[in-house]
Amino acid sequence: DEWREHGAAVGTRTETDASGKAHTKTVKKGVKDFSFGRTLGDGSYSTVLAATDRQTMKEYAVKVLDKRHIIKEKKVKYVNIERDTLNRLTEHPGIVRLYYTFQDERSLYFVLDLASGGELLSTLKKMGTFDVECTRFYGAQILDSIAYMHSRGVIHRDLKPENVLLDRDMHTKITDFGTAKILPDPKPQGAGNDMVPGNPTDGADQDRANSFVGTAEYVSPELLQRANACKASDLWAFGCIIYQLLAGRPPFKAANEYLTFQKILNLEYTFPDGFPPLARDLVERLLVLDPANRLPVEHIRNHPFFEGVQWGKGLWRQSAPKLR
Ligand SMILES: O=C(O)C[C@H](Cc1nc2cc(Cl)cc(Cl)c2[nH]1)c1ccc(Cl)cc1
Repeated sequence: DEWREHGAAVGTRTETDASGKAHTKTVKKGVKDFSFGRTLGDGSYSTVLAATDRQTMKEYAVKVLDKRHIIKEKKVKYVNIERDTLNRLTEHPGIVRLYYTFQDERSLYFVLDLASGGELLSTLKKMGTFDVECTRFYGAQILDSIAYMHSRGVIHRDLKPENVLLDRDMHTKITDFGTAKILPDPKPQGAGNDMVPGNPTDGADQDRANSFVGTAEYVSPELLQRANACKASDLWAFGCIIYQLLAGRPPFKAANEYLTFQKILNLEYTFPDGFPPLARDLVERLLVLDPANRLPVEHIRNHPFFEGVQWGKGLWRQSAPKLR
């Protein structure tokens, strides 16, 4: 009988004392409840290990962060943002699910979905490029997850093929919410491009919102011009991802970050010969400098490139197309 409370699922255990009286204790999962296996990945602030829950034998990915390092590098805020964001995004198949968080004297632990298919980027590198059918399927799943995130007032701010994982059925799971932005309530309606209002009190937060930019190749022009992230910033990155799946490389890539930023601000990119025309039209409506003029989610869903896609539950039940 487990229940979820603030993202930390707690269990209860009943013990009987010497006189045979039963005592029910509420226990939080801890390191001892898991047997750790191979390292799945190493980040600058975390290591992700495969782990099995000793009681249920279920497999998870456990992200372990060193407390001292987190504090020294002033990343405490990011860790708590990641936990709070993941606790908000619990009802969607396209988002990595957070089951438990706990800590011991040295580390912090996120117990997450195990996405055994690895990163979408690795699969793309193996294939070179995706065909239209695969791009449509993976693009639709990523868009569906972005729509859900935005409906829950979360902007990811660092969407890229490395942050799209694949599960055992080759379905997508978006991860890495440490740099996400949670929009202030009231719960935002629909897929508007509301800019993130910065009020004077959250100066530090405001500053953080400005100081953070995502990964060079996917960062939107507004973020480079020190505006705030907005939902449309994720749709810019989505446009870059669609382009990259079909072309095998991102639209804006130069010898260094500064030159990449210049290309973005000058909208300096071209389509390779043979780039599918419907996909080209969609990308051209997303890679727009003014975030207010970018295609919003609902219009992307209805774009001809996604003609025939079954949105909603069907999208997540169907089997992934064969990568060829
Ligand atoms: O148990 C919870 O959910 C709340 C704690 C909050 C929390 N305790 C912390 C201690 C340190 Cl040293 C650093 C951070 Cl970022 C800390 N965040 C926590 C524990 C683990 C993780 Cl991964 C996130 C937050």
